[in-house]
Amino acid sequence: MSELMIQDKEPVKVVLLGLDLGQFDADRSMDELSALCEANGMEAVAQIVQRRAAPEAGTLLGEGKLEEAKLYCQNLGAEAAIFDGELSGSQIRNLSERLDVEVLDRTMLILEIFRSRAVTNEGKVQTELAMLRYRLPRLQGLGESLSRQGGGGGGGGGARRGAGESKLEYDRRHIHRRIEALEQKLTELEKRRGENRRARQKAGTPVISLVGYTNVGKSSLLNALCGAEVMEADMLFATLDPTARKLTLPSGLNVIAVDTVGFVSRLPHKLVEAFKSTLEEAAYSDVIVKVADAADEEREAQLTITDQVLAELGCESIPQLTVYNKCDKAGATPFDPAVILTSAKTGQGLDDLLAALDAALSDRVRAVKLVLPYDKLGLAEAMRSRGSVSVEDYRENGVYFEGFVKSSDLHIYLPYLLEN
Ligand SMILES: Nc1nc2c(ncn2[C@@H]2O[C@H](COP(=O)(O)OP(=O)(O)OP(=O)(O)O)[C@@H](O)[C@H]2O)c(=O)[nH]1
Ligand SMILES: [Mg+2]
Repeated sequence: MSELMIQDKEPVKVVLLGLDLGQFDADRSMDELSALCEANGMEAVAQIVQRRAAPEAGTLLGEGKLEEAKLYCQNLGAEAAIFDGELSGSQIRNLSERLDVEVLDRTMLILEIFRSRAVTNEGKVQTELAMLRYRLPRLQGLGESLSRQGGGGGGGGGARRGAGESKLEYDRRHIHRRIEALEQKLTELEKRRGENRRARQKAGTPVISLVGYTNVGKSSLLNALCGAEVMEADMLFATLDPTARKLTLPSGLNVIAVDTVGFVSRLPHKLVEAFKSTLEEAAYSDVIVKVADAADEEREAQLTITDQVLAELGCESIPQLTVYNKCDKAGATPFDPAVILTSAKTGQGLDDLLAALDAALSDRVRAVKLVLPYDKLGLAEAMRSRGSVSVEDYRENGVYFEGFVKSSDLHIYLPYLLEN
């Protein structure tokens, strides 16, 4: 990976390059690119956006803009230029030749953030894999781009190269082998995670998952709801691995709340693919909470992206709630009354969200009051593990329980129910 992306140093100065073909909001995209740089320990010292009807062959940007960009790089001491989009190997080479600095693209930044933030084994393997797969077809351009940095980077370990094998061939072979090893490891890890999930399903505890665009406050909400710590940071992609936490709803029902990795606009499709497994948790949950930033004018557009990804994961039939978080920041904009307004910061609306979760789960679980005869106390254990118990009272004819059971388990308890 690039030497430029080392986190705990002075921020590396970079110049941002954009091409506005009128297909999306280029200004917003550049702001996001700038935030991506910051999250990568880089500082964007200049932005150059060219509006054109069509990209320039080979370099995307026209001659004049490239000249301008080169001057910026030289005068501001930038070590790299970052293009707001995907570049091919030859485009990387052409641009780095013209600008005389290392050239990276938006996807590489996102991948690097993913890689450096991944916590679990699976997250680490997935992110490295996605990065290698992205780099492989661009190796030549990247190699030449890196060598612009005064021969740094590279890191192929020339000594182990076979006779007559070029550095490029060596790197390719090495990456292919690494990819194979990682794929194998990932398969094993996925199998294990599937087993964990099945164990959780068997335990019967309902699962809710928080999904949405990056930085909308999913982790903060989870912290506010569960009162413990999940990493939260004003940085894109603070969460890269689903984090499961226990949450007790006002009804007394225990659920598992799962935090997921945030989406980003124009996330290349194959990236969504690569990180699906972290989002797959959503596909196995009983309720999905879609979180958006109340203060962000793009919130509806972001929710549309969220819906698309959820649809791709086959989540349409799962009950969903929509939450506008950060309502402490928002102006009095009109909104759909079905939307729940929350603030993880002030605590506003958290009760509404909890109540809505209870309501959404009410058809999956049933509140029960029952008396189990002393010879049926084994069922109490099942009730504790598969549902939840809020009141337990030892009486003459058995033990009185109040709590919840899964609707699908209700038949087991029917003979002992006191009321419905
Ligand atoms: N004003 C305000 N800020 C909030 C609120 N909730 C979260 N934030 C801030 O928003 C930033 C992002 O919060 P996170 O909880 O990390 O966001 P996330 O959705 O988990 O982001 P990813 O993990 O990147 O997907 C942090 O700086 C939070 O302090 C809120 O209700 N009000
Ligand atoms: Mg998070």
